[in-house]
Amino acid sequence: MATCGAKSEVLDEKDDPGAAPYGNFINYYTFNPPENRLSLIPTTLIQDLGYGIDSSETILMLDVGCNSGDLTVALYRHLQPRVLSEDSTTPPDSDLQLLGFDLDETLILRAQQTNPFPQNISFIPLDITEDAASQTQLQDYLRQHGGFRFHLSLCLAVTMWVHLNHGDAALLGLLSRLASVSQHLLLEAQPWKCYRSAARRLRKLGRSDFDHFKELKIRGDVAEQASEHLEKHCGMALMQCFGSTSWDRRLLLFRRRETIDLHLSQ
Ligand SMILES: C[S@@+](CC[C@H](N)C(=O)[O-])C[C@H]1O[C@@H](n2cnc3c(N)ncnc32)[C@H](O)[C@@H]1O
Repeated sequence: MATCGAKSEVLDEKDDPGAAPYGNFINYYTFNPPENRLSLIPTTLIQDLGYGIDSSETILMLDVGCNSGDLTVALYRHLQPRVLSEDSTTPPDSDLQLLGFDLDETLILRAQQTNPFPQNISFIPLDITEDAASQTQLQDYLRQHGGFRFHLSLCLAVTMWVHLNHGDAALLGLLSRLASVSQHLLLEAQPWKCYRSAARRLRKLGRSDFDHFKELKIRGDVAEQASEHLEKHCGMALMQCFGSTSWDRRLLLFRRRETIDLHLSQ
């Protein structure tokens, strides 16, 4: 598997985000501004993946655990073929449609209220671990937009929260679910040291450890194990690593292996 260099993570006290059991921090983007990830993602990503060449094609994107939508909207602007300035509310020319969801309804309300492109970006409350509900809602969105899968799904800084709160099976289930609805998947899995910090922050508040923390069998290099699951069990192939954020997190891009690849590897 391709890997990329990692800088060590040193967080000052002022960067301490406080405790939020699902990572549903209300001020997440004040300590992890969108630029941290945007600077690693090429603006031409959609075209590089071979989409948007035929202008009549609708490109569908999914943002899992979008928090208050700041990164979602910034990415939407970032990936437009034509540059959209930060304060632009003019609808873009291209037909890029994006669905962002989060389990925190207050964050989603904020995302909806500040959404500059309601024609193109939708925000809905949804818990990805609720299998039936999430299956139905994602399929409904795809159907409404005439798609079978999302062209590009983003799962950024969410895996640890599903893993800590629901255990190993839920983490693998999340990856399998995303692989099944995505042509391409951009994954940022938190490294193990973040798990320890998250548990420590909750303990400081007098809360008990996350239910599954001590029993997790997937530990250590979580990104590596997530990649292995996607590649061995979900028909995905790692295409590229866009580098590491200053928080020592790799941004990994996967693509669905086409039938022809599957035959060749057998
Ligand atoms: C650390 S924030 C990351 C936000 C955004 N993806 C980013 O990278 O900027 C994690 C988000 O995942 C959401 N989340 C955690 N578990 C979830 C679940 N089971 N279903 C949907 N969202 C979830 C949290 O509410 C939180 O807003």
